[in-house]
Amino acid sequence: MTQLADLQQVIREAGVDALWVSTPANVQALTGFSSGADGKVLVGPGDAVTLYTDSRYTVQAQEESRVTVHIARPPETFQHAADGLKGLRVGIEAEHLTVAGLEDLGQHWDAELVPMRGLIEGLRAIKSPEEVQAIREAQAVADHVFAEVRPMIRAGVRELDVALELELGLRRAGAEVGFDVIVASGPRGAMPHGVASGRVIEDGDLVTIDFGARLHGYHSDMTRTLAVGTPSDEMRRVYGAVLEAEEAAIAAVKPGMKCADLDAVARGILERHGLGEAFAHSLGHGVGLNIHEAPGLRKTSEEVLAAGMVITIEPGAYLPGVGGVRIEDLLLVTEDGYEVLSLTPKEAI
Ligand SMILES: CSCC[C@H](N)C(=O)N1CCC[C@H]1C(=O)N[C@@H](C)C(=O)O
Repeated sequence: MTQLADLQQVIREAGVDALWVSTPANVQALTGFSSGADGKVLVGPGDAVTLYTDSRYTVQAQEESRVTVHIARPPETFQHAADGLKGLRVGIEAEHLTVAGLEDLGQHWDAELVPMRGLIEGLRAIKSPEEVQAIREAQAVADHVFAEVRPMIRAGVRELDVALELELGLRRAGAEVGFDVIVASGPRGAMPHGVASGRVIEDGDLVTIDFGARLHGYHSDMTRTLAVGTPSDEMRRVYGAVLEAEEAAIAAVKPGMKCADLDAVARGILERHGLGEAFAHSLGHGVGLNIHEAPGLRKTSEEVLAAGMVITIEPGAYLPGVGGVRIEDLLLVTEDGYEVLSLTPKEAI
């Protein structure tokens, strides 16, 4: 949960008098209100914090919100907020507010609208103990479901049916499906986001499975690549290289480590194996209310790891027309290094 006091300090440092929050995960982080459908927050001026939502969510907002709730629909929402904003500088979330949303605010507010990026996202990157617990529980559900479904992953079974069983398992355990389940077998493994298709798994395939639970609003994320029968020597070599990259990157996780440097650890190993071009995405990302959030573990990142961050380490190698491998773990960055939260074993290939 993002501390409002921290945000108020960040707002002051950013040189604005108030902040209009419209990104659903940021609204939830600040207030506890979990409906992504209609929730906006005005933080400031001063200590005032108001959640705006409409009358479909009156009861839910009363139950969930830690801040004052005002039930209204636009344009009344904007008119209500306008009263305290005359002549002030109000930050808006440049990465989320639409052009139409900006026009609406401009019409109703006699205030200077200041586009800002990543203010709340930066605070959200460090998880509270309660948030870590929610993610830990989400990952434990995913580990359990994976173990239940593992025996059915064999030749003759459709990718879709594997995905369906994973989804059912998550639902039965009281979790939601965190994102579209990726089951990419054989040549489809060359697609990093190869969501499950009707393809029937064949003997000799590698099968990449990437899925996560969402529990109490928080996500888990894990990928395993499994062998069905005996894969080709080439794909076994690729698997070994990706595993080496993953293990080296995990071992390098500690507070103070630059995210770009961590990406370079894995990328360097894959380059030495001739797979630099085949590593078609970033090394990992933060996980929380969103499946992808700060920090970004990529070449161009300027972020630095800190204790309390929950991140993925997920190098991969993708060979079009041949197949692919990805191995992903979910980690908590701790004061003295890391803790791996995803406990599903990696099978020998
Ligand atoms: C659609 S959610 C996918 C979750 C998955 N574990 C994941 O984050 N993946 C799969 C392969 C690449 C990676 C990803 O999407 N990374 C993003 C952050 C990137 O831009 O590299």
